[in-house]
Amino acid sequence: MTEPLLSVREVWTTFKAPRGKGGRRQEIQAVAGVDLTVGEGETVGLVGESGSGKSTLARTIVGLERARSGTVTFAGTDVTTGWSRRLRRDVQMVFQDPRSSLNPRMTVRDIVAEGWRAHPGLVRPGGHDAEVAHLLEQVGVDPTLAGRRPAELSGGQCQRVAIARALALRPRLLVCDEAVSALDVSVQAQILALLARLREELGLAMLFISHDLGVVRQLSDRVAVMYLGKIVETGPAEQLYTSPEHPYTQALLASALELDPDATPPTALAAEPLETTPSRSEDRTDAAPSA
Ligand SMILES: Nc1ncnc2c1ncn2[C@@H]1O[C@H](COP(=O)(O)OP(=O)(O)OP(=O)(O)O)[C@@H](O)[C@H]1O
Repeated sequence: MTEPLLSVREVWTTFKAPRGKGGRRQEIQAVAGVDLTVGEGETVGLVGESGSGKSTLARTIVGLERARSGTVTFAGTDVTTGWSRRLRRDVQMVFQDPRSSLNPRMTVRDIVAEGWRAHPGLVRPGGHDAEVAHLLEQVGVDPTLAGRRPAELSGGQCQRVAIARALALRPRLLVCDEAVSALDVSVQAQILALLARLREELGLAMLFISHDLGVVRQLSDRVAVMYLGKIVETGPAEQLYTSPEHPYTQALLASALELDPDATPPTALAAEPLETTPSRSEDRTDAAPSA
């Protein structure tokens, strides 16, 4: 059997809790002995309610938090205590709030190209602007917007720019942490369709984190359910949604349906309406005023 691209084994990540009444400091076990794999080109969804440890696990994988124990292996290399510059480029993150994850003072062009400063070999000499335009087209942003700043774009456009910035480094794995949660529902569908298309075109693997079960189902080959720092169930997406085994998964699915009784989570992705121009519906529903 081939090695998975990403392999997480028995990983624990803990934080010091604030001092309690007796002045004793307890530990928060945010990630408590997690095993997880993501294969080359595979999309693994990670679901769980707020506080279950999803973000901490993602941050531990990419090295933003230090695991107390366990191992993280990427492409056969142990990266638990640090990533080489070369491997680091292979894993990119897309965060929840597209506005705050982009530098408000930078133009779209500079944001997308930022990573090339550390990896100049990724872009042909003199090919910089053409490559930025290509990346913007790839994520459905009109390249004529390259001179704008984040405040002059809609939330959906900002998230597309954040995805273009990640793609500029030609990653093999994209870690999306609540990447569509801050967006209007119609824009969510567009970004999900974009991610699905990019995955097909580029053979990208994804770790797709969300508290929203419907969203995770749309994109994932496999789904892992996290509860109190542990993965309580993992399985192929359809199987997990139609016959969940763990009581927590069952409760999570039941409460999602209770919140929206008419919603059977969609199984097909909405068509991606726009390829190269900013979306009118984004402009209507999600636009920020021009600065
Ligand atoms: N830097 C930190 N210091 C102390 N505790 C933290 C820190 N980061 C996270 N935690 C705690 O770790 C636990 C897991 O948090 P985490 O953010 O990973 O969960 P989550 O499932 O991603 O939830 P959410 O979607 O709300 O962010 C929570 O109890 C949280 O309060």
